[in-house]
Amino acid sequence: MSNPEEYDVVVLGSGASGKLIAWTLASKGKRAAVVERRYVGGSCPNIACLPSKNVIQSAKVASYFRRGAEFGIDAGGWKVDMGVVRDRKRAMVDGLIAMHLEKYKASGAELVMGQGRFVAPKTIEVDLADGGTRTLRGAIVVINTGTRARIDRTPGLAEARPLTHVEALELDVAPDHLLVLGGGYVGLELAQAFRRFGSRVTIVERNGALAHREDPDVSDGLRQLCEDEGIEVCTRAKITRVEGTSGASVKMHATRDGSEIVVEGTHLLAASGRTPNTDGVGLEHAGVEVDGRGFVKVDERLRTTAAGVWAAGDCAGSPQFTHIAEDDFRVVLSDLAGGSRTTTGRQVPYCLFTDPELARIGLSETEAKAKGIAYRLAKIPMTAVLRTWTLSEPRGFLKALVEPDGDRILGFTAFGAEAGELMAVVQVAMIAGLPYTALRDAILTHPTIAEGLGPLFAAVPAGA
Ligand SMILES: Cc1cc2nc3c(=O)[nH]c(=O)nc-3n(C[C@H](O)[C@H](O)[C@H](O)COP(=O)(O)OP(=O)(O)OC[C@H]3O[C@@H](n4cnc5c(N)ncnc54)[C@H](O)[C@@H]3O)c2cc1C
Ligand SMILES: NC(=O)c1ccc[n+]([C@@H]2O[C@H](COP(=O)([O-])OP(=O)(O)OC[C@H]3O[C@@H](n4cnc5c(N)ncnc54)[C@H](O)[C@@H]3O)[C@@H](O)[C@H]2O)c1
Repeated sequence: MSNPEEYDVVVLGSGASGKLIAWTLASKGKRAAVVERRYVGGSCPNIACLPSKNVIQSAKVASYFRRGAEFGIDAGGWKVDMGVVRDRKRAMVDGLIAMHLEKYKASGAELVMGQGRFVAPKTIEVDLADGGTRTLRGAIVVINTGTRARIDRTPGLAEARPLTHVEALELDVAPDHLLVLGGGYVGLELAQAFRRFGSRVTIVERNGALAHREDPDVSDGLRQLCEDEGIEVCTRAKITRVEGTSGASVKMHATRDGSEIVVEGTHLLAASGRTPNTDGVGLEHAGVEVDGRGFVKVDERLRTTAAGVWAAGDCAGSPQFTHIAEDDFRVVLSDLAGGSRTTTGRQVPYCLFTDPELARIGLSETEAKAKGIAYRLAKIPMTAVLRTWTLSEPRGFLKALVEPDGDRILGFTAFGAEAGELMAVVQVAMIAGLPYTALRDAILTHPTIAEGLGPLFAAVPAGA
């Protein structure tokens, strides 16, 4: 090991948490370095959240063209040009990278491009992207290496060279028939997008429902949405083997309710969960332990088993969302400053960017029942929100769980137009500890989607 260069803080992986830690400490005069093998700014701006939402927006435009006649617009002989879809996304990513590089410059944090791995406690050797090696030692080290698409051991799956979100977002031709392995977040968002670009799409999911952790009315609504858009949905499918190669011809063999089935397509997208990027990074040389699934073991302040080493974001087993990885940054920063912020009991809002969106914060009915928590339920169809009539977007519903013997909001789910934006209104009320009656009685602008919170909370049954 060459003589290490000494830093106040070294971050391995430039994801949502790590870059914020480095920028913040560097701008306070600390010597900070971030080691990144490929993606300046991590997954979110390069290959995950933002590029997928960019491509999903193109798909939404395609859906409007398809529905043109309904709105009185004759779109004529329109067609999708996936090359331009991709170029629009690439241009956005380039802009985001430039924005990140500017932040590094402004803060004084150093970005070291290369593959890093621990060679000793708090010491990381980097195989530099442009050749050579460097060894960096941090008084503080933060591991922020993220996750990658899981390719499980199903016979033939790896050999089929499935697309992941990374390659799918780079396609310049829509697949003839895309098979989507997994009916969760990545699967649902990209299935709908590619269907709208003109692909035949089949989702194959092992559970009995799409987005199976959600309440049954949510999963059913998502299934109906898929079916209405012409996406084939095959649930309860236990995949036994895969044959062929994605990009040419692929067959997935599965058993379903005791019968053998075969699903055949031209491309395969692996969207069946994530594997933490904690293998091959020398954690064993640093005293950093991982759990049975490979996530770094951390406490509620994101401290690892090694003194002076924190882990944050997806690789630390935090809920896999960018806003949570960003909150992990606040937890680590607080711990460094002797503060009390922890991950315990924090809010985890999320939004599935199907069209319409599914957004949720707090308890679902399923979770409340499993935990034995009593609640009052209010539920209204999106058609009760008059704005949806102007948009011709009647699909979905709003529901809220309120405590039975008080007025606190326990949970909120929106499946419908602008669900993600609407959820933030309820979230703020929950943060402020407002009674649900404050939203019920608020004067909300007509006709907005948020106006629907009035009828929703008016539908809360009388308390005990
Ligand atoms: C298709 C898709 C869409 C998504 N959409 C959303 C969304 O809309 N909203 C949302 O909140 N979340 C979304 N997510 C989840 C979100 O992207 C992740 O939760 C988030 O990016 C995790 O951030 P992180 O900081 O943990 O890691 P990452 O952002 O993944 O950063 C880790 C970085 O570490 C680098 N790295 C790894 N190992 C090494 C090494 N040995 N040496 C050097 N560098 C290394 C990687 O290259 C990577 O850049 C989506 C995920 C996917 C896959
Ligand atoms: N809008 C967003 O915020 C957003 C978007 C995309 C991803 N993400 C994050 O990324 C994470 C990973 O997304 P994901 O879609 O890869 O995982 P996921 O956990 O959301 O869904 C994976 C699905 O694949 C199924 N599955 C797994 N193995 C299977 C098999 N062998 N056969 C059939 N089905 C199988 C699972 O039952 C599950 O339904 C999400 O959990 C989420 O936290 C967030």
